Amino acid sequence: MWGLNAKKSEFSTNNEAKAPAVCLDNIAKTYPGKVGVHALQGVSVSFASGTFTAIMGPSGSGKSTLLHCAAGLDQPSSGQVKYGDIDISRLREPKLTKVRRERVGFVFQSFNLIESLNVWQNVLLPGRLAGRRADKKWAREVLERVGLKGKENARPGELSGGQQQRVALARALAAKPEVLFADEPTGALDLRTGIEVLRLIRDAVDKLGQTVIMVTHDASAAAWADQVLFLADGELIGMMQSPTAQQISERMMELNTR
Ligand SMILES: Nc1ncnc2c1ncn2[C@@H]1O[C@H](COP(=O)(O)OP(=O)(O)OP(=O)(O)O)[C@@H](O)[C@H]1O
Repeated sequence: MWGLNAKKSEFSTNNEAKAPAVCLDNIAKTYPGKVGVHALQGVSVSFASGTFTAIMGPSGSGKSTLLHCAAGLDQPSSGQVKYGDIDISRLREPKLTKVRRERVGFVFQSFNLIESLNVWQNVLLPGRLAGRRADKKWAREVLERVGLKGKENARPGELSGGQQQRVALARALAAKPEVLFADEPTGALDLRTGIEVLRLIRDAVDKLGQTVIMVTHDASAAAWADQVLFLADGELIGMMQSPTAQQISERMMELNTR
């Protein structure tokens, strides 16, 4: 069953057939300073393997912080982040990097492409770093589907922002990570390319069984997900399963006027 557990802010995207790929248990994140910022508090959620989850919420509600903590790029101040049996919030380098390389892909707003490598080399890099044999056929298909066929030899600096974002997505998907974290992956794209990118993410979930966790401000992008989680003031305050863009927009309007 999908749904909200009894404890406040404790959500599960599990159904009976699917084990969790990522579990956050009572995560809090406080940024130090004169007045400490409580970016996340009491967040418990598990993301079922082979599902697509969108995370939405007003600006400053903690979406990126949640994504960074879940991806092992930032450490929560308290609480656990588990990938299967591994508690990554307790791992130190180089073990943490190893787990990330083997299991996780990222598409962030800053694309982090390597300028000295061309598009093709950038796309194959994560698999190489993880010591996996490249599936070049899949990498070619991914590049074609994000509309970058013919750009394999270009350097990132020769591409537009939207094209660079698509290289970052192709790079993440080509490595077939178990879990893909995406922060606004369609933010810089025109409508048509954005839809193709979402279709590709959907296929990665439905055909390859990947787990995708995506932060977005766009209700129509979120409507491609299996479920949408809503954050406000650092707390998870709701979940919708298979909502329409209209339903998501209405919920966001409520949150923005809280
Ligand atoms: N490195 C940091 N140092 C101090 N405060 C931070 C830091 N990063 C984020 N914050 C604060 O934590 C809170 C949550 O930020 P976060 O970026 O996670 O929100 P968000 O929902 O992703 O916002 P947006 O939609 O605007 O990108 C905000 O109040 C933000 O100012």
